[in-house]
Amino acid sequence: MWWRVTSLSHLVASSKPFLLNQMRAAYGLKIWQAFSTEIFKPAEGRLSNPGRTHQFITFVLGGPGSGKGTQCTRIVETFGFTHLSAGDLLRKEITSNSENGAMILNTIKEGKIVPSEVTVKLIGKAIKSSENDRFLIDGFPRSEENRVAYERVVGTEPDFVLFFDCPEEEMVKRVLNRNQGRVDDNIFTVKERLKVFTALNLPVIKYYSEKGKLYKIDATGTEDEIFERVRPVFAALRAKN
Ligand SMILES: Nc1ncnc2c1ncn2[C@@H]1O[C@H](COP(=O)(O)OP(=O)(O)O)[C@@H](O)[C@H]1O
Ligand SMILES: O=c1ccn([C@@H]2O[C@H](COP(=O)(O)OP(=O)(O)O)[C@@H](O)[C@H]2O)c(=O)[nH]1
Ligand SMILES: [Mg+2]
Repeated sequence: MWWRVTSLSHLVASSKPFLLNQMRAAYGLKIWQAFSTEIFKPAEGRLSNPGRTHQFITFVLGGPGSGKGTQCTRIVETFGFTHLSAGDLLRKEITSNSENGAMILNTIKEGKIVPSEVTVKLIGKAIKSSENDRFLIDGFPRSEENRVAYERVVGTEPDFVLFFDCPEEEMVKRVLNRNQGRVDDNIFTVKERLKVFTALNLPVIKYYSEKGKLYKIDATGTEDEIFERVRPVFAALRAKN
């Protein structure tokens, strides 16, 4: 499959030859330095609050139940990012009786994707109202249309993209055991969500892989084991900035 990383480096899924060459030269611990030199440059953003020159944006992607939210919590605790879950922002809209609440609820129940303008607006508002300049945007963009809409509004690409790669069987098991009272945590919706993930979200992951921005994490094992795969990525970032 296109997102499988090369045997050279199990760390980065990238098709950028210069990046791979750098990693070849720097194989071992120095991979992190080479990698961070290329991609850990904070982007200028139109959403910046006055006085701020840039924000560091990480998209966190993966199928339903792959552990995005769980690992984001760990990253926040250790590295001081602000966690913006697109799903949580949408669920808040439902409970706050906003004009889009009913539409969002139906879309989530069906396992489909909420129109980009709604989600991008919520994410933009959350970024603007935060004092932080480092964000994990969890569960977005879910489609190429989402991605393009975000870039149009925000004016930048993310600095890098984490992808939690998890077998479908494991994702289904986790979702069905999630026990948070979510309307979409049932076998019918999760099956639909997996189809939507393959059809619409994998192309986004492929896009960032081809841009050399994708960082693939094996999302099997315990939460601790997975976080030990995530930790070096952010440790390298902290060392750099
Ligand atoms: N490594 C893991 N092993 C087993 N269960 C996990 C693991 N990581 C997360 N979970 C559990 O799986 C469910 C889905 O995790 P979550 O972080 O909500 O995933 P996502 O946000 O990708 O849907 C939650 O109940 C969570 O506690
Ligand atoms: O950018 C987004 C994020 C979420 N959703 C909707 O919200 C649901 C739940 O998303 P969430 O990220 O909370 O689910 P998770 O992957 O964490 O299980 C998705 O299936 C979609 O219906 C959406 O439409 N756009
Ligand atoms: Mg989640």
